[in-house]
Amino acid sequence: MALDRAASCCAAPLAAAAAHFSRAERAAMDRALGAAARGVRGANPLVGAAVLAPDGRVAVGRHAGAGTAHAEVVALAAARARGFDLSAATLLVTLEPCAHTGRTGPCAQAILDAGIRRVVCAAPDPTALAGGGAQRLRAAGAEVRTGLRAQEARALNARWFAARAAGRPFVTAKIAQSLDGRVAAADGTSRWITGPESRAAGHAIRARADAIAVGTGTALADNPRLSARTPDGAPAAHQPVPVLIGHRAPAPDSHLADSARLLRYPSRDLAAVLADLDSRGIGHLLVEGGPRLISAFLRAGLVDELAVFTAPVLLGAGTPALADLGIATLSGAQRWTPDPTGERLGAPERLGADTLVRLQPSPPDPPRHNHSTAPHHGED
Ligand SMILES: NC(=O)C1=CN([C@@H]2O[C@H](COP(=O)(O)OP(=O)(O)OC[C@H]3O[C@@H](n4cnc5c(N)ncnc54)[C@H](OP(=O)(O)O)[C@@H]3O)[C@@H](O)[C@H]2O)C=CC1
Ligand SMILES: Nc1c(N[C@@H]2O[C@H](COP(=O)(O)O)[C@@H](O)[C@H]2O)[nH]c(=O)[nH]c1=O
Repeated sequence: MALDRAASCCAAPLAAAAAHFSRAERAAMDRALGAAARGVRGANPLVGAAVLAPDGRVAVGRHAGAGTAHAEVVALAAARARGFDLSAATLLVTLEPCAHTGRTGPCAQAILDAGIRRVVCAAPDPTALAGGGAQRLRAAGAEVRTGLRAQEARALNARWFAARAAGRPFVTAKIAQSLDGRVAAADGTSRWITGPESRAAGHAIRARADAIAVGTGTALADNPRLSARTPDGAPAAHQPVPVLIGHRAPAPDSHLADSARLLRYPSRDLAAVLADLDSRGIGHLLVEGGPRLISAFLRAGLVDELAVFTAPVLLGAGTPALADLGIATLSGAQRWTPDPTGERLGAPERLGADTLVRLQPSPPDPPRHNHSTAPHHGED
């Protein structure tokens, strides 16, 4: 329903507004997209904004993660700090400004309050909660054009949009493996395969996730705390909700059994688990393992981001990082591609002796056409 509403609100202006973007507006939107790409994935989409002054100067901002100021607000503050005349400026944003009050206020109102009269947004916001910003701006008399770099903006958040449309959290799966793809040695020992820098990066993901899930196999083997901690062991400011999935009960007196916040799902129905987490306001779920639970998520196409930490450690035997994915032949392989976002724009990260690769599902192959008659959805 939400998608229909947003699509109908923005589809017509998209077509009507085609080809009415100046070179300076295109360049400013590219800078907004570049800023968005350097954000962090999670409960919120990646969003960037740029304020284009009449003299051609550009002030850029991006959303730095859940709970922080939205991109428009950051860009407006940067423009104010540089003395831009906002009443004569154009705001370009990669996603339709929100119209709701969440952890921060509605951006559509912040834009109006700043005196901005002209807005260009790349992609509509398909979420029921946040959508409607373009309408609100127009109703207040602002000029709103949409569709500039729409494809790029949609591609940037394709998995996030898909998760929202399905009514489930954005799912990150984390694997900490040896060079030969094992997550535990033959005797079950697994602490630690990866080094301290990797583990600190893993805790940074925990600290921005709303919830962190393991299967009962991991709970029983590892007695994990599932807390987010700084490198010196202190608790991080934000703690994810621990989640346990599977029929078996955690051991009495284990960390998870003792946790008052534990959400326990004696189930293997991952879609139902995710729907319930969504209903509890969990926007970003980190699945830490183990292999059977992550593999079930992968088989169901429910992983939006894979964070794979690989240590230069050989085990030769032990627990493989993944269980059966139901793939019988190479043509059925799941293909993943580096996520070209974040501070390193998709480059692998060296963490001490380890390597971190962040991946997203490869988009399906485009349908083959005999003639190039596919309609062009670009802005010009
Ligand atoms: N290095 C690393 O990154 C990590 C390593 N590990 C290691 O992995 C090992 C444990 O792995 P593993 O045994 O695979 O444990 P898992 O944590 O994957 O738990 C498996 C259990 O998950 C439950 N489950 C819930 N939903 C599903 C589903 N849809 N499909 C299948 N199972 C589901 C089942 O529980 P039930 O039978 O109760 O219904 C199943 O037995 C340990 O040695 C641990 O140290 C674990 C995490 C991370
Ligand atoms: N072995 C292994 C990891 N294992 C993960 O960490 C969990 C323990 O969490 P906690 O009790 O909160 O410290 C464990 O159950 C498993 O999910 N993580 C890594 O970054 N590197 C590693 O080598």
